[in-house]
Amino acid sequence: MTTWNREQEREQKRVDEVVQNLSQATDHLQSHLGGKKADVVQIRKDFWSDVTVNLDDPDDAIETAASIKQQAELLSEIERSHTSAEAQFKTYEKLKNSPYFGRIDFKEEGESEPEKVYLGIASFYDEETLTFLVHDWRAPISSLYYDHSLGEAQYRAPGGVIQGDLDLKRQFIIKNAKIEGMFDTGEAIGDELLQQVLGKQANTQMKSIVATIQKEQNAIIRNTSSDLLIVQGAAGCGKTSAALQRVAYLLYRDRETLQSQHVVLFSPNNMFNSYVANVLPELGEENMEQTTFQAYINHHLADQFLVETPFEQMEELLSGSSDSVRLEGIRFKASVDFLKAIQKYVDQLSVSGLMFNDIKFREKTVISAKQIREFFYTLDKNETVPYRMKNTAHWILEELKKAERRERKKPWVEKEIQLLDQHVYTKLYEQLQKRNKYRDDSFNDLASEQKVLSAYITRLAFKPVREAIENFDFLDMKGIYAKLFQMNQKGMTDYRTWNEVCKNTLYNLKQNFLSNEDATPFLYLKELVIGFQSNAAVRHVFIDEAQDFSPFQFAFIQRIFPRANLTILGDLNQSIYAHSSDNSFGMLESLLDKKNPEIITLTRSYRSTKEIVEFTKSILQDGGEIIPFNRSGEKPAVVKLNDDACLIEELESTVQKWKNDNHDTIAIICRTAKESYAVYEKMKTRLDVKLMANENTAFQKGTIIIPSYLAKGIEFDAVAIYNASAYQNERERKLFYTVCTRAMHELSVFYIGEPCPFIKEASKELYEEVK
Ligand SMILES: Nc1ncnc2c1ncn2[C@@H]1O[C@H](COP(=O)(O)OP(=O)(O)OP(=O)(O)O)[C@@H](O)[C@H]1O
Repeated sequence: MTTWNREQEREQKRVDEVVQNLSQATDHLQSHLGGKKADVVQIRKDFWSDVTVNLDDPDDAIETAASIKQQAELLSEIERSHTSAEAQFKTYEKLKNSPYFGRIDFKEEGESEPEKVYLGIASFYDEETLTFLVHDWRAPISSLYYDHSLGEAQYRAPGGVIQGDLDLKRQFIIKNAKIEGMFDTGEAIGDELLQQVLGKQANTQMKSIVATIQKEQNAIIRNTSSDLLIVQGAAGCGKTSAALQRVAYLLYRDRETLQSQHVVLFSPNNMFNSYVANVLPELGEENMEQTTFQAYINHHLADQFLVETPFEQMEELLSGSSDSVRLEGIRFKASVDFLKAIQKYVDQLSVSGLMFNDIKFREKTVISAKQIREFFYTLDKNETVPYRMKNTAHWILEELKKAERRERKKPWVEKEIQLLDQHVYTKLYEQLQKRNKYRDDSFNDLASEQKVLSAYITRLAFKPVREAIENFDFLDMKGIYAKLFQMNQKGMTDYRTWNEVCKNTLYNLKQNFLSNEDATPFLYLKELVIGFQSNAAVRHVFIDEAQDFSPFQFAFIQRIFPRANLTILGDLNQSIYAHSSDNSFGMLESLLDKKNPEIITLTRSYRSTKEIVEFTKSILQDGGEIIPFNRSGEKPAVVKLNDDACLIEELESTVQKWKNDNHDTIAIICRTAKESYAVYEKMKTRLDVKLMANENTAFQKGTIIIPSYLAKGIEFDAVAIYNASAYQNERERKLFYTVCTRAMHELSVFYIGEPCPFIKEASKELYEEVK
């Protein structure tokens, strides 16, 4: 037996011991959990028998309230402890299968023996020996594993920096409590394990990368010094992965104060949300709040407008039915210039120009727009617009109360009383009786009865009006926004184009259609006028695929979450929307006024084989910075076909071959949803294919047909680009790059006639030409 084999045996023995300890711990937890559950059930059952309810006099009532409070606290304490024991049980169950993935031997300065530290997804403490059998990968000492090669090393502990020597670094692949692979490495994280991990098949759920986090990724994950962390990184360099492990790290580090609901992730679409939803639970953490910017917009505007989604906008732009005016409009409406123009406009509105709607009840004006305007502008101009607007709403509500009282005597109220449902009548009576208004069994006092009923009827009838006022519907927001398009704007130097943009915008508003480019500025303006509905509880906001956010949207998010640190991750080479921030993320530092902003650039790409990365980076005009991870595969194929029928034929045989090669996730990426539908119709009789043309479809295994813009952020074992000839416009270079970079192991690009110019520019050595 070699020394290495003996070492492996020793390590397996340790795994066995740890797993045995874990089994004891889970047995213990299970009985404890059973007991806790029984306690909860019992307390719930006995809740009222264990409290003495006595409301005879005020002292007794206070005592009763205290007794209920005590009982409720006891119950919630037991429930809390049950939930945390349950979470620990689940984590230990995971550790039983694979207790750890790494080991480091670290000799602290001044110590004679190195400490052996085993790293897993969570820590496991042995009460008997009072030692950690497994250290959490997020513990301070664990950073040594990610950051250092053998030799001198140090890590930052709560009490200061600890110096020492790293004597050993070992990686394990453990499955079902058996060591399947074990490597010693001098590198920060050796390539061997990474090779194995990256060579595997893609999944419909993203995986955690804790065993193989790279040093530069670790710097993102553990960054706690900046309130604004910007990560620019090539396709496949692990931005999303780093973001998710960072959430897990923060939840661990600040576990006393930070809960998953204090962390929000903005992602590009719902499909992506479901793709990443498993990473944190896999690491034993609860998922953060996941959302999309569009969901926020819809929540606030979809009642009032038909709101265009970014995908609908994209589809229109790609189909070529939009003109250059729209493109100009999109760019301008997403720009800092327009943001500033809106801020300035609100300053002017503070003095004059706000527009209001008449408040009507039963088609008659109760409070006119003029009255509201006059009231608003009599308020102290030193106060902010939102503050005055809230005062105005308050005043309107008071005026409304008067109008409501006047209304009670009107004939329509009497009519409504006659029609009052018996059931409502009885309910009303019971309520009144409860309030001790009547002592007898009926509304025996006719006048009072009439009073109560008419008050009830008018209150009910005024309810929608009151709600509309609470919603600030008395503001003519459409009119206020429209006025912006009746003025000249700096930043739009071409007046003819600007006039066209104005004309189109006003037309859309009239139709109650809010185009995608108008939605954010419209809402921003509205919130500047009525006050932002901010959420101060959220402490960390992550924005993935941030290149698709406009400066406007960043400014917006900053306002909604005023206390949150921002982690912004994106790749400017994947800016696919017309409004995208394609220049640089640098402007964010001045736009978002945050402490210690930091920009980290990632250049090493892990997703795709070396051959695919070399090819895809040649699509870019400036892709030189991207470094592929050293994993080899076939060169991408660029396949020329005579017509669509041949293309479908060839596509079928390519996909079939990939299936035979056991690729589980195969994507046929089309340029648009329209094209995706057409290809699906042609392919569905030939192959088992699924159409994913809508962001609400869950990501599925097998062969899928998907439009370009929905494929962003996700990855597939093999990718076929359907008809690359269609990507002709220079604007679509980045879109083409984005779709090609979705491939992990295989990439085939099909075209009819002429390939797109970006392929023509690539060196022929980088791909296999098939004619
Ligand atoms: N350190 C790592 N260890 C193992 N796998 C990694 C590592 N970093 C990245 N990967 C893998 O590389 C692939 C790409 O990662 P990810 O999706 O996070 O990249 P990205 O930068 O967000 O990509 P894109 O911008 O193209 O959407 C994933 O399969 C991920 O698991």
